[in-house]
Amino acid sequence: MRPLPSRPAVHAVHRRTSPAPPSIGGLGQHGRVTFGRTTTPVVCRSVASPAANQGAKAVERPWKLSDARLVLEDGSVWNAKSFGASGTQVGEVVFNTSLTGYQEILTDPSYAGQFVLMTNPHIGNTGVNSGDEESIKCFLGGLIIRNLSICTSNWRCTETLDEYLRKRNIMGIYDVDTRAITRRLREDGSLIGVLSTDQSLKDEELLEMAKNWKIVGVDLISDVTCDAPYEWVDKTGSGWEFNDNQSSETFHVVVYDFGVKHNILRRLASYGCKITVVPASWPASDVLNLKPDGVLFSNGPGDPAAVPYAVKTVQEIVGKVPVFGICMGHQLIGQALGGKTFKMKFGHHGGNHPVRDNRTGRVDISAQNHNYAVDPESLPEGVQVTHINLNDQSCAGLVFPKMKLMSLQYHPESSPGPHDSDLAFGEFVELMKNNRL
Ligand SMILES: NC(=O)CC[C@H](N)C(=O)O
Repeated sequence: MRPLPSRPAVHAVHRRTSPAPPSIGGLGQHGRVTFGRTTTPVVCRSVASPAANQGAKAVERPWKLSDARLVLEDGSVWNAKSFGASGTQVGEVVFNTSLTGYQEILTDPSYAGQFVLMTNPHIGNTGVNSGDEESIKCFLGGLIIRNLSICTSNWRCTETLDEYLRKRNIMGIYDVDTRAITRRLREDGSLIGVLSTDQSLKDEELLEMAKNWKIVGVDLISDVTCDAPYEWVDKTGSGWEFNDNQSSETFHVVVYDFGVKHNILRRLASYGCKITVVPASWPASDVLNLKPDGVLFSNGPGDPAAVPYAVKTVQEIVGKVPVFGICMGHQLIGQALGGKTFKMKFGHHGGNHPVRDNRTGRVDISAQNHNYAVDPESLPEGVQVTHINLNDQSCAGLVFPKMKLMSLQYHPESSPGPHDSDLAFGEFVELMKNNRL
């Protein structure tokens, strides 16, 4: 790996030691293969065809050559350059359309088992900082980007993205045609892939790994949840707070940690809640014994149908105290009510999804990250679909007044993303307040 120069802590411009690769538009190092079903030249090859870089190693070049491959389960091989950790890693490739917030995305536990491909072609320019972490570590499989910024410049920056990923043992690749991969995922749906910097592994071996790996039906929550209950007190920092309409009353909220993002906890704390976080497998009876004002079921990775223990817990709590489900929490509530969840073609990942609140007609631009959704037709009578994703009309939110229940398929805490839906935390506080009366 490239050694990096030592650098001051902030206001720093970090330069990587290798000169900038001729990245944008530089297709010269890639094979150009025309696939049967499209006439567009794509910058990848199929497993059977030789690597475009073969023989190039003998020539001294002032820029880094492709040293990594992404092999997708459809047999396509994408040459790329590595950053962060090296090795071999398997995961499901999803694309994220957020323009900013790569650090929050990297630390969102809901990406466990997935490679995040950023459609924004320029990543890394603000580096990383200690304040933008959404969990204690990166759980995702790896990061796929078009162009890695050659320098970082931001007053909060403490580290480059390359250093950060390397320390956390997360693989990254750049100089790969992210637009072509995104188009493929949009056409064919999410694909399993293998990232590798290991030249001793043949394309065929990586393809086998991709084909033999499964994410559907796997419990990923148990890998990301906390080990023991804890109290959370941090609010949104005063410099970042944007909403002063918060409750003067205090409500005790128990949060089920299915992979909770810290900004959910910060927003609840800012709304005046006292917060106890419990592990995913914590018994419902112990939670109810705490006599909380409300329970929040958090976001989390993977297939909601693969965690029946969590569905059972939700069933035991719903109807007894006000509840709020976010993303995975929303899907588990859907299942707990007897509804069905299904896997979407390529999911929703980004900070620019329009969502309409059917009760008011208000449209929010929302942050989203999910591959599964609740089938509204499968829900029992009395459950109302409150929110619709306007891109594909899928179910984005529910209420069940009889059960004092509300849930959203997207992320009112954003981080990253627009703050439009922050009001949902206020709605949850109202639900708890009305339950006290
Ligand atoms: N952000 C989340 O909670 C993701 C929910 C679920 N894992 C999905 O992909 O649909």
